[in-house]
Amino acid sequence: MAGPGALSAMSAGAIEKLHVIIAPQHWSGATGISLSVALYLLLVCHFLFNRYHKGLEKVPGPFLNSISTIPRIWSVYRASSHVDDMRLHQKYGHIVRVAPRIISVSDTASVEHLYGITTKFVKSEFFKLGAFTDDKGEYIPDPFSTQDRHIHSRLKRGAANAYSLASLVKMEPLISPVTNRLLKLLDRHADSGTICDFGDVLKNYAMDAIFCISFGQDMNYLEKGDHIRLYHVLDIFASYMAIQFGQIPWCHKFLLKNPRLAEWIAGNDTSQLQMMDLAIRETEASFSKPPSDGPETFVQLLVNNQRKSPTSITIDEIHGNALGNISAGSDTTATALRAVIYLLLKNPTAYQRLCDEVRSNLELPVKFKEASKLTYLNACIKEALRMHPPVGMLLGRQAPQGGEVVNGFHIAEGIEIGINPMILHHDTQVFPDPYEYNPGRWLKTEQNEEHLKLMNRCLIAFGHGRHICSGQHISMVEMTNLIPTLLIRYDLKLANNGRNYKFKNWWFTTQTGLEVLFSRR
Ligand code: HEM
Repeated sequence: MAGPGALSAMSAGAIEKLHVIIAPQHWSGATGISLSVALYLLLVCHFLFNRYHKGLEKVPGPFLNSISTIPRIWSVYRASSHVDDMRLHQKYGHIVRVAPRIISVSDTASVEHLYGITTKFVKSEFFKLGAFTDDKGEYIPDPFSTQDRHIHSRLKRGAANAYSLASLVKMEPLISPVTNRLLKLLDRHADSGTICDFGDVLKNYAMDAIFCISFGQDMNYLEKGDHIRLYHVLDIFASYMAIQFGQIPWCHKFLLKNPRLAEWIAGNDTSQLQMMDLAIRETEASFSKPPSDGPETFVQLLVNNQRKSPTSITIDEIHGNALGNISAGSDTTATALRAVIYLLLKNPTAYQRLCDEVRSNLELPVKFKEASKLTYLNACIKEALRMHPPVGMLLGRQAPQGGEVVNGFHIAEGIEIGINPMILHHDTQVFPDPYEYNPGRWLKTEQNEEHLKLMNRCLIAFGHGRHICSGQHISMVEMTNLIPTLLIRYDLKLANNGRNYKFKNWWFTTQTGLEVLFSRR
């Protein structure tokens, strides 16, 4: 067998032969030139194919973006593609070709066209990465990842009552133990005068809360941190979804689709298995449990639906929905909560006005039913979702069979097109002075009724229409409950002389550096 010593034993002639085989300088000059020309021509053909693909050359945009995906990948990789895209929209107008096969739109009329209930556009391939598989590797359909309209409608119908506001208001007591644990933790910071990394705390709070709503029990992230390494998986997933899968989907089969590579990247991670195990156990327990007097969990409601109509939702789909809650509903809610708190603490007048409203109208423990009536609280939540939507890249759709005209341009079948909430939310026609934090813009007056309707239509932090976020009421109940709770119990101040927080935009606009000082009132 040839080992490392074998090379030294090779004859000088054999080495010379090997050298001839691998060394390019031994190619004849003519072969080298032909190869270079062929490569060059191939590249030119590729660029031309991209540029003129399906007649997209008429859609305005930078030349480089129309011939190659590289500028787009670079922009997304730097985690601030919304800034680049905003500049492109300012230069080219409401419709821009941001990559050879990706179109960004920013006009208000396209909201209904692309996302309305009767839209012909379907979700782009991008969402497929969010899919869960069972232990045999079979796809478990869930509303987030499926591109099939019939499956999507059935899944939405099968879980509609569990996601309804009425059910979630009943589930509110399920998150009380989590809120109490959070308050104990914040009391410790208040009593010791230490700075709290509130961004991290909110992430753990949102994780425990969504577990409690879904399963009636949580993993105690607030006290134990990321002990099942779920964040590790979700973080890999977020950047991969935005960069590799989102911009160069064909790479997927060589990357995370390869189970060995996926296993290597995720390390010895058991968080998915632990979550699946919990979902299976809770579903089974819900089948055997008699209905209790306490609030029903999300899984229990779905199990009841299955009992009443076995074809409405399968057991696997119950698991898919419950697991989807964890991945779609923890970081997004935490991001929204961070934005609400940060913007308030940066704007003392708004902070004081909200404190006055909640302190004179509510008492602990806060109930969603009362808190949701407070107009300034609602306005502060909407303004934070407008300025810092937790999803900050295109809500991608695929043009339907035969293509479709959008904003005066024919978009060929299969081309990805979408609106970025971050960009629409900064449209000066809809939101004058869009970079100003102004919760008051959401308050109703006699003069602004029509304009408010337009603003509400263009607030797409939760999406719009057919695929509007299933969990929006879960997040709204959590936010509407927690923010007044904090303001009633504490005075809050940004630490480090009000240092700004930072955020990365890899589809999810996750912030870091929200450091807060709490003092008891
Ligand atoms: C502030 C918090 C949240 C924000 C900003 C948010 C944002 C979004 C957005 C923008 C979409 C639409 C994607 C599209 O149209 O392409 C979406 C869809 C979805 N979200 Fe959320 N989300 C939040 C919380 C949650 C929670 C708590 C859950 C579940 C517990 C959840 C579950 C889902 C699901 C299942 C979908 C897919 C809906 C469909 O396609 O029909 N989200 N979310």
